[in-house]
Amino acid sequence: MTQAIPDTYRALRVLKDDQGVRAELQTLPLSALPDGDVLIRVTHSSLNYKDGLAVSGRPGVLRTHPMTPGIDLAGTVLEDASGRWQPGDAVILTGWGIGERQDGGYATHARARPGWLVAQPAGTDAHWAMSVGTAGFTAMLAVMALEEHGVTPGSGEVLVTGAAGGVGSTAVALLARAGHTVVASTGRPQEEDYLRDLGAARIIGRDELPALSRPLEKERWAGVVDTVGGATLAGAYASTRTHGSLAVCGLAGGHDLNATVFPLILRGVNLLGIDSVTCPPARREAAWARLARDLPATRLAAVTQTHPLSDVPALAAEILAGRVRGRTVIEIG
Ligand SMILES: C=CC(=O)SCCNC(=O)CCNC(=O)[C@H](O)C(C)(C)COP(=O)(O)OP(=O)(O)OC[C@H]1O[C@@H](n2cnc3c(N)ncnc32)[C@H](O)[C@@H]1OP(=O)(O)O
Repeated sequence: MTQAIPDTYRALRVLKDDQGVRAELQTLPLSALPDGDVLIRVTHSSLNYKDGLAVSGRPGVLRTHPMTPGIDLAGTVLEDASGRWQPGDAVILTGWGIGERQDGGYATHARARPGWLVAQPAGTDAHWAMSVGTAGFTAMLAVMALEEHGVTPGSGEVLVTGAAGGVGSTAVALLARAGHTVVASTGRPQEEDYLRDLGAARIIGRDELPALSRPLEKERWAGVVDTVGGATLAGAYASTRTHGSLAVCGLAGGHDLNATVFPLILRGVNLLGIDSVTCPPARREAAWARLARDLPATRLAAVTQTHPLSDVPALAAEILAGRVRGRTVIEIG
């Protein structure tokens, strides 16, 4: 059934003035939405670490103010001036700068370019899409990159850093589902049972990973999904086995990479960059199809909590404090 197009919409806006940065719920005219041929009725978004930074007013994510944060969304098309999408189509949008450069998912309505959207895979719904969200999509791209570079089940242990977080949890589940032996590194040892339930074979504390001391460390990992960066990545890179691969997708622990070329030229190690924001459309569709196959809603239920939009400011502080486990779906009223 075609839904009516309203005159106004509700959004969580991050404002900046001489009193500082703050987030508040506002009602705005629909004309306040940014340009974009497709108008979407947003039903779900999610909470990622970057959203935590944006909503809390930390620098580096929002490029301008005021802005609606939310780096991903799922919902239904209301109209598309380009004709590519039909009213009623269920769509997913992650990346492309939403919630950073352009208004994002923490609103009842959004506008986007037709080419940014992915159709919701058959048999899934918007809640599932956002329980995967940017974090799960990024994890899927990382796992695909490892596989394309020769990391196969049986090749050896695959390390996931930041394993209890959103990207890490989904990476553990996807790798275990594909038959890999997963070693989960976490700063939250109390999450051992949770990580084992996701399929981790072994859990190690964040401080058990050797920081880089020599250009080449003992060979340990057939593959690595790294969300931490910094010294953790440098140590994992120096400990990756000959012809092993690292998929690098985050900087939770720092953006430096203090390393040498030796793992590249003496062990043929592949250092692979993952950027889910600008991922091309065909690869997006392939990743979402695989997510629908390998991470059904039943599998994600244990990883996911659901909250209303009004909870986002409090949740933002929680995710920055490292107290949010797995994935958080935001229901847009
Ligand atoms: C959500 C994914 C994206 O945003 S991808 C978009 C494009 N990529 C980027 O923008 C790169 C920058 N983004 C990031 O770095 C992300 O924030 C992320 C990929 C690192 C993680 O996002 P996520 O939503 O999964 O964050 P969580 O808060 O759920 O989990 C973070 C994980 O890292 C641990 N951690 C935090 N600080 C440190 C530290 N100083 N050293 C080591 N580890 C750290 C944190 O505790 C979580 O893991 P845990 O198992 O609890 O240790």
